[in-house]
Amino acid sequence: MWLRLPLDACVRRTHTWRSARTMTRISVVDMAAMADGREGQLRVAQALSKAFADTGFAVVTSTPVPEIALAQLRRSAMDFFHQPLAEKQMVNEGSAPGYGSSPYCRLEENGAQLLGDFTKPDDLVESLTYRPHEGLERLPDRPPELRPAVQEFGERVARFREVLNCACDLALGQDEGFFASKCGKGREALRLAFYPDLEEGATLLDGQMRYGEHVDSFGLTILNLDPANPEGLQVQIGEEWVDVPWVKGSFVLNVGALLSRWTNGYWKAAVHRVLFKRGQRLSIVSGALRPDDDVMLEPCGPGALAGEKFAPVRAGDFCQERVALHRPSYLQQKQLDAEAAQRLSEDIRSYRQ
Ligand SMILES: O=C(O)CCC(=O)C(=O)O
Ligand SMILES: [Fe+2]
Repeated sequence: MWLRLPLDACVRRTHTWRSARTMTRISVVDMAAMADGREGQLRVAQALSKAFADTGFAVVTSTPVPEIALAQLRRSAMDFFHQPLAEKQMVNEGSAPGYGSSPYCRLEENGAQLLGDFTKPDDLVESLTYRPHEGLERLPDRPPELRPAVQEFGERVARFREVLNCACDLALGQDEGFFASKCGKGREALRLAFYPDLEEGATLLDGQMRYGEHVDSFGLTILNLDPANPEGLQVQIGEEWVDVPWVKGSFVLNVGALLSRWTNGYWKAAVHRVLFKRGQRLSIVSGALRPDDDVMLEPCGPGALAGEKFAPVRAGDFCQERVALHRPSYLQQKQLDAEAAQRLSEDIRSYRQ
C-alpha cells in the first residue's frame, strides 16, 4: 500500500538560502508522519534514505525537540561563551588539554584535517562538549541555567534518536530494533559551537573558515542552526557549493563517515564547510546512530549487496582516531616523514563516500 504513495508527500524542495541558481537539491523532510503508524513511518524513512543517498543531507521538521528547549539551551550557551576566557577555561580543570579531552576548546579544532588536509589554518570556533556519561556536574556551573537546559535538551534529543533509529531501520530494511541494539550505550555527545564575530581591525587568516571543509565522523549529525544567524553552512554537491537552507524549527541531519562506511557507501558522507559571515553564530550539534565502541562495522542495508568495500573496523577505534584528527597537533604528534604524511592524508580522504 505505502509503495503507491508519492514519495513527495513528505518531501518538499525549498529554494536555497538567498543566492541560488536554481532550486536546492537538499530535501526538507517533515517527520510528523513518524507518529502515523507503519505507513507514515515508511514514507519518512524512504524520504530520508533518498536524501542521504543523494546529497548526504536532509533538513527535518516536526521533530520531538520543541523550540523552547532549543531557545533555553541557546540562551544559556551564549551566556557561557560571553564570559571572560579565564572563566570559561575553569571547566577544563582536571582534564587533559585538547579537543576530545577538555570540555571547552578555543581555536583548537581544524576541520580540514578530517579530509586529510593539514595545510589549512585552524577554525574560528570555540566549543563546549558534554558527554552524558560524565554527568551534568562535568558542565560549568555558570551560568546556572546551563545544566538544566542541557538536561532538558538531552531528554528531548534522546527521543529524537529513537525516532531516527526506527526510521533508519526501515530505510535500510533492517530488523526493527537493529540500530537501537547497536547504539544503546549513549555514546552521543552534545557540542555547543560558538563562532565569534571578528574583532575590530582583525582579519581572517588566508583560507580560514568557521569550520573548514570536512566530512563528519560518526553516525548521523543532528545540527540546529542559529535562527539569528543561520548562514554559512554549505555542502558540496558535485562541483558546486550549495547553501544549506534554514527552515524555522528544523534540524539539519547529515551522514558521517562511520555511517557511510556502515552502509557500504549507500549513504554519503558529504563534504561541507562553514564560511565566515559577520555576526556571532551558535550551533547546537548532537548525533544519532553512533554505535557502541565494541560494535564491528560490517556493511548493512541495500549497499551491502555490492560486496564489502571497506575492511571491518571496531567502532570505538574508528571514532577515537576521528576525534584525534580534529586536533591541530595531530600530524606533529604522529612524527611522520613527508611521504608517510602524504599516504596518511590520502588514506583519510578515502573515508569520504
Ligand atoms: O555549525 C555548523 O553550521 C556546522 C558545523 C559542522 O559542520 C560540524 O560541527 O561538524
Ligand atoms: Fe560537520
